[in-house]
Amino acid sequence: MNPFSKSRRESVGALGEEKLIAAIRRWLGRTSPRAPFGIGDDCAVLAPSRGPQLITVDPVIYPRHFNDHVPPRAVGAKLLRRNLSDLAAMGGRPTAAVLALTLDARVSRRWLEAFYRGLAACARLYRVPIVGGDIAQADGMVGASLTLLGEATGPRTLTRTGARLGDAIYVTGVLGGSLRSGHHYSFTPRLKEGAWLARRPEVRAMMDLSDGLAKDIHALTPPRGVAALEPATLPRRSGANLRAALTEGEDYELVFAVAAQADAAHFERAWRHAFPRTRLTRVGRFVRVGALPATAIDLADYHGYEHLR
Ligand SMILES: Nc1ncnc2c1ncn2[C@@H]1O[C@H](COP(=O)(O)OP(=O)(O)OP(=O)(O)O)[C@@H](O)[C@H]1O
Ligand SMILES: Cc1ncc(C[n+]2csc(CCOP(=O)(O)O)c2C)c(N)n1
Ligand SMILES: [Mg+2]
Repeated sequence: MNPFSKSRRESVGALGEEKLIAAIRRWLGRTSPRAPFGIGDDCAVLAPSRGPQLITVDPVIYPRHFNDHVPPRAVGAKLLRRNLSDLAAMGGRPTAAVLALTLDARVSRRWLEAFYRGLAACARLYRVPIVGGDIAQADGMVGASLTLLGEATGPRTLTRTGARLGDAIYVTGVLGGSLRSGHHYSFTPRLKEGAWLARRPEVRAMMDLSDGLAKDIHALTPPRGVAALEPATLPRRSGANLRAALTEGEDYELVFAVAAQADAAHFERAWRHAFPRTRLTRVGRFVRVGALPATAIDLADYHGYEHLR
């Protein structure tokens, strides 16, 4: 569905900011607590947290992250899922979210209602209260940015730093073909898997894959190291070739390093027991710069997704 309305009556401009906020409260229903704990005051008031908090922000912008082929309900769900994927990458769980809308006055009310109903359904599923937001007008824009707050699920928050030379590289799920298959809006963020991995001492570092493994893996690579990815092992979505799996992005899978000394067979058995339906693949290891095996992928030949280029 196209987010712009042909009829002025059906546009958000005919409603105005105040009535739109009242409508948004209705659309969100129980996912929005009462003020001052939810929508309605200058800030939302949150309960003190038990431990360290996590915070992340990501938008969906037309036509960068969705187009007319993506149902508006799915756009709302994608916005929350993208942020949940970042929380999953550190072994966290969500606690609250705020959402900033940037809209052209010609945006369709029907489109926006479906967007919010999709977001609300996803927020109920993952128990994320939507505690506030903002509306600003910008000609030609249809965008929403969600800030997600969370907390660690256990004693450890996994970061991108900590992998060492020799460590094995694992990915969850399959890669590539996200846009073509609709995975980019229908995926399930790996929250359970991320929480489980953060409790495993042999897992040294982790991140989620949004811009393509070829680009994102650099953030996990230890100093003086390089990722030796074995092309035959890469788990590809059906129809995706090696380049697609490495560069297309929006996989929203987890990539992580397992200590070289760890018992890999034991770790993989424990994974299969915990997540019998989530594919786990060892795709290579970190080696010293200059020691890349002849069979490994030369990452200089592949580029992931980069904004502003
Ligand atoms: N405009 C900005 N201002 C401040 N920090 C930023 C900005 N953009 C990105 N960062 C920070 O840079 C780091 C890397 O950001 P990046 O967006 O690449 O993360 P990512 O998880 O790979 O992306 P995404 O979740 O959007 O796919 C993060 O710590 C992020 O908070
Ligand atoms: C209509 C349309 N065109 C292209 C794409 C592909 N795409 C958009 S953003 C992105 C990288 C991650 O974004 P970010 O870095 O903002 O997290 C990718 C792979 C899409 N989903 N929809
Ligand atoms: Mg991320």
